[in-house]
Amino acid sequence: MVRIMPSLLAADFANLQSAIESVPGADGLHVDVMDNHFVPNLTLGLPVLESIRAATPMMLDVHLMITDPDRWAPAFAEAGAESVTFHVEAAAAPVRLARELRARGARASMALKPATPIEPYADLLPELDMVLIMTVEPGFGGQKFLDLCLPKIERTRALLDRVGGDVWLQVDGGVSVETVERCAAAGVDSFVAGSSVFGADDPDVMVTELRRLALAASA
Ligand SMILES: O=C(CO)[C@H](O)[C@H](O)COP(=O)(O)O
Ligand SMILES: [Fe+2]
Repeated sequence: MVRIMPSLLAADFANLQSAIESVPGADGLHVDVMDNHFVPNLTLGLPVLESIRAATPMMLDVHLMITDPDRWAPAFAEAGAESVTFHVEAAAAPVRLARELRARGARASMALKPATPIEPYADLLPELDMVLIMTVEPGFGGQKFLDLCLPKIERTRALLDRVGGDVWLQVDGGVSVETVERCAAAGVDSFVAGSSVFGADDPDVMVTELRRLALAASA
């Protein structure tokens, strides 16, 4: 199973509706929330997420790059996001937070920056529905994929296989036709792609192409 989730960060924020409609074949829409504290960039918050929710039945995959996810993440679940990702570097109580997200009907997901190891968080995995391994430093779209993240992706895949269940493994940052196969071969099943999708002549064709390459390369 492979999921392709275009990141609206690379879309025209004045034309989100048409961006959403340009990727009908996607498995979900990735929404990047940045607070200019956890990362040096500012994007959108709850009101915009609520408008996106009202505009589409597609799965909403919210990626919170904010300093206080313990306080804010549950509200994104209540606003109708099917998946809410918090950064473990920012969460004060990740187990409690994951349980609060699940209690609100959302998938609970934990993100790691490129230099954050997975091993200290291995015991948290049964509390989660997805692990997001950042393959760029969070904050901006259009950055170059960091190959140094691949060993961590492989180690995370091995840990998830040991835990069992249906915990998704996602990558975000620099995912394109150049890099998607390496990620799939390392065990990734969920791919965020911003500039490669919305920078393509036909975003939906790119979604199909990324899925084809990932499926072919999946272990
Ligand atoms: O979380 C993010 C940045 O922090 C974005 O989701 C990510 O960068 C997607 O953009 P691109 O595919 O262009 O790298
Ligand atoms: Fe993201």
